Amino acid sequence: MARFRDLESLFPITNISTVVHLFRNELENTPEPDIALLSIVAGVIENSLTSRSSSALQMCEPVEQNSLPILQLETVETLYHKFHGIIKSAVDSNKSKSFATRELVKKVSDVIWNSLTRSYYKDRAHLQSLYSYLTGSKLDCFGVAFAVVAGCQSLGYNDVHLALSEDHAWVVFGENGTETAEVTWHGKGNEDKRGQEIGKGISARSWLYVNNKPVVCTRHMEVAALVSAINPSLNSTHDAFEVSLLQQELLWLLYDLGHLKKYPMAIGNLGDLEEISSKVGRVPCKTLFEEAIASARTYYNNQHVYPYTYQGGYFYRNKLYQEAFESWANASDVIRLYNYSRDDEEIYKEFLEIANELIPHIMKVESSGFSANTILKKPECFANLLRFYDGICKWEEGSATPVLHIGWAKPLVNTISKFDSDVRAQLNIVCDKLEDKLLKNGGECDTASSEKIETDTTEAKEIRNGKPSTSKEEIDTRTTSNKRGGTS
Ligand SMILES: CC1(C)CN=C(N2CCN(c3ncnc4sc(CCF)cc34)CC2)S1
Repeated sequence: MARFRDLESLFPITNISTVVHLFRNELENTPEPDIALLSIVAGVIENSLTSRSSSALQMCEPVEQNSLPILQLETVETLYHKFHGIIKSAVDSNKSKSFATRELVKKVSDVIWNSLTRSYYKDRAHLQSLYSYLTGSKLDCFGVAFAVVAGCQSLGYNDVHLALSEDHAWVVFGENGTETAEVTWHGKGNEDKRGQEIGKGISARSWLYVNNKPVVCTRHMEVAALVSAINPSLNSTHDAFEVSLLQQELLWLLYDLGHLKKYPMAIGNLGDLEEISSKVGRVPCKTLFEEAIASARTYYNNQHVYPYTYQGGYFYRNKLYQEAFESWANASDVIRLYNYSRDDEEIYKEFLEIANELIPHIMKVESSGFSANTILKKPECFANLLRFYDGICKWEEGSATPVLHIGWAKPLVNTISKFDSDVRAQLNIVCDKLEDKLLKNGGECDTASSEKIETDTTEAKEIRNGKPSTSKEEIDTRTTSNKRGGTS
């Protein structure tokens, strides 16, 4: 294949900068990047550096002086032709239509699906790339969706693209790119919905489908997705340094080419890598977390939670607890708009960890008496704590599945009691029922409840704890800057 002839000059690959060069060449000098090729290259390198198995090492003989084991062109070529062969043989070759059909997409999904190992631990690391599929017949949930898109590209259907929520992946296709189809499974013990359209039922209101605001990838953003999915972990405590360095370099390449603009999670991933080991001359990780939030607010109507939990995690790790409370309250302002469903376990675990592990840890540290500028005396922090919990309560309201249980209450009571009573007394809680109701029901509101809410709101009952406070500290839990998920 001609493609490989012009790649010959780059091989054998022995260092990270040559891999970056190969990716740059695919991203800038081809009609469209070949995502199967790039997934195989990234997969071979990742697996040779993170697995102890000799087979992966046979793929590339390690040499002392280089940071990467040698990667031969024929290794990549063999795997590439194997993938092409699997797809081609299973789908009748004559590509009659210029756009994919649901049947075609389902057929490619079936080919991948039916060629996977019968049963394996689906959440294992390093199951996301075509290398894993071609050498181990194993893929994780994301990997199946990615392989379907790569399969369609290899058949010449350039309208099939990857659509990503914060915890699921599917495809869009057709003349206007507006057809959608499930192509992989989600979660444990759920019947897969492959072939079906996305989120028509109540699942449409679940966080899993981000209120129909998924990241719809271009070919270049699919490269960003495969790079984001690179997993440097060697084991539960260590990362393979060269793999995370390669991932960081490739994410900066994609960032500079503008392919992360509409991909908040990829910007967040880059922020995490920069926090660990920052590159000279690059924006600080704090800025990247802010850019991820700005991207979600600009392109996805602020319906994504993770940009705020990326930022909150950063503040927490760096002991910036007041800022962390603000980020987590902003994350909660997003989740309040959804109905909790059984498919939302991942984000449930995220909020549970913040409420029952991270915040209690902050309380312990702050009430140990050694913090000079303790947040326990800051009404803003107390207000953001309440906004955080209020969002979770709102999330539960109107959902078929409950969110909160007694396990949440103990840490909450414990946390609230740590704030000084005079701090708590300074809070001015303004009820904002109508907006919530409208936002949650996509703008509709049945007349009865809107009348009811109308009266409540017009009376604008201001609940002041105890005496009306006139202190300058009096703050409104809905300060204009962070109404509905703004950042401070
Ligand atoms: C703040 C956090 C807990 C840190 N890492 C997080 N993630 C790690 C990276 N993640 C991702 N990063 C890039 N792209 C994607 S697409 C997708 C849904 C399955 F296809 C997940 C995901 C998921 C979220 S969120």
